[in-house]
Amino acid sequence: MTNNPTNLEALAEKKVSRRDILKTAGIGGVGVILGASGLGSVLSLKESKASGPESNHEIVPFYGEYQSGITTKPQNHVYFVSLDVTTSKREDLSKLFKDWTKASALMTEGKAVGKLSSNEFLPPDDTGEAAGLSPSNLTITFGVGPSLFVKDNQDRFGLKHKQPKELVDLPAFPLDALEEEWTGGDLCIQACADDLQVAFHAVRNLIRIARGKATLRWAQTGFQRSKEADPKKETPRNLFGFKDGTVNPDVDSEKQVNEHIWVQPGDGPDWLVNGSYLVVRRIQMFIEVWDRTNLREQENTFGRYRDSGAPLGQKNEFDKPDFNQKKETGEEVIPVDSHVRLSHGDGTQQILRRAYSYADGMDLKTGSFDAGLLFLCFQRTPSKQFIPIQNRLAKMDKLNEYTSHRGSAIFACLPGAKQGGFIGETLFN
Ligand SMILES: C=CC1=C(C)c2cc3[nH]c(cc4nc(cc5[nH]c(cc1n2)c(C)c5CCC(=O)O)C(CCC(=O)O)=C4C)c(C)c3C=C
Ligand SMILES: [Fe+2]
Repeated sequence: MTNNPTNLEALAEKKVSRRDILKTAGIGGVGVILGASGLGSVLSLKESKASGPESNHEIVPFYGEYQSGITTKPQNHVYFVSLDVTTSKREDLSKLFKDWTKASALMTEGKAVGKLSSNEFLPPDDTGEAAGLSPSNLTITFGVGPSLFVKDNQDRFGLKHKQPKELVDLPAFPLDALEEEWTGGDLCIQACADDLQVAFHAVRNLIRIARGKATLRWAQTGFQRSKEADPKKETPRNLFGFKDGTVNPDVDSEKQVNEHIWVQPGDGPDWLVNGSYLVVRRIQMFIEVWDRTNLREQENTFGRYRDSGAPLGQKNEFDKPDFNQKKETGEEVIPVDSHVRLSHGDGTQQILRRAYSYADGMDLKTGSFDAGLLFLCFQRTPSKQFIPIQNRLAKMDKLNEYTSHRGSAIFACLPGAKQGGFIGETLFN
């Protein structure tokens, strides 16, 4: 097989592992091949789809029409940060995004952000803890929050006229127990990887690059069972022991991603076309209370069986729920206050859920675990997707007895960048 354009595009369309590249080119040294064959630029043309990583060592292309980390198949770990911008200069902001873009492209290829050890009289460019580690499917996704546009009635960067109508603080929902320390932010970075050290390294270096321009506001790590621990690659289970992530838009369907995930021309300002809105909720789960709850009650809470993940009344995980099915007593088989019935609604509002569990030691106020779900979801129009769904859930979801929403934020995730361009180009230029 030679490196003709068709083969290269086929590779770019698939996920490309280092081993694939080496096999295809028949020579050693990824850097050499990327440079010599032009594969790097082919990779940059298309964002990888969800079709799954075969190994944990692959490269997810950073450049593309869309940012990676949205329709990318979820990796084992997330390191999520929200930032406050401290500079008041717009040029600083666009410079920051240019520097972030270059650094991110390098790190997603498993490379350092600069020379590892060059001048003994200066701190090294790269912090070093990812040296020798594989790219681990690292994705880095950037978003901008409503407060970047207007804060305390100030048009901070002359961007007010570019603020999308959809990019406003979420309404207060019944039962919200939000804490300032987990809420809001001018910018966000979602780094996902199959290795936590790789994800942390990425965020750490980006924060370092932001020195003098932006600072950390809040940070949250998250995990799923690792792919190595689950050879059957089943739907991951959340900390309540239920399969979580069964029903989601099909990210391999162009129709579905355009309908539910990517911002389309005419939806709002042009700069966000091919971007997506991210809603983040830090939801504490009272796992000790749950563990004292009987199985029937647990299953009625979700409206699904714990073991199989099937909707109540059905056999298999991916069977369609029958919301009209009744018991002999006349009661609904899938209870009216169950999580799946309420979140499903009439089925027209769909969001791409990409949630991770978190376990942050203990809640000092109660002595219980501070554990739960870092709920991350992407969508085209929050006012027609997350907000109505969450309104229904907040009113009467049985799950509310076992959870508490402690943090919240909304961001517009920028469109992807071409090689030579930068993330945020459409907004800042
Ligand atoms: C507003 C959106 C949602 C929040 C907040 C939310 C919190 C939350 N969910 C679970 C566990 C499960 N959720 C499941 C399904 C499901 N959840 C939402 C939305 C929110 N969940 C949607 C849109 C759906 C799919 C509905 C459908 O059409 O069927 C499930 C069932 C399995 C699955 O499909 O993934 C579980 C389990 C927790 C634990 C939680 C907060 C801590
Ligand atoms: Fe849910």
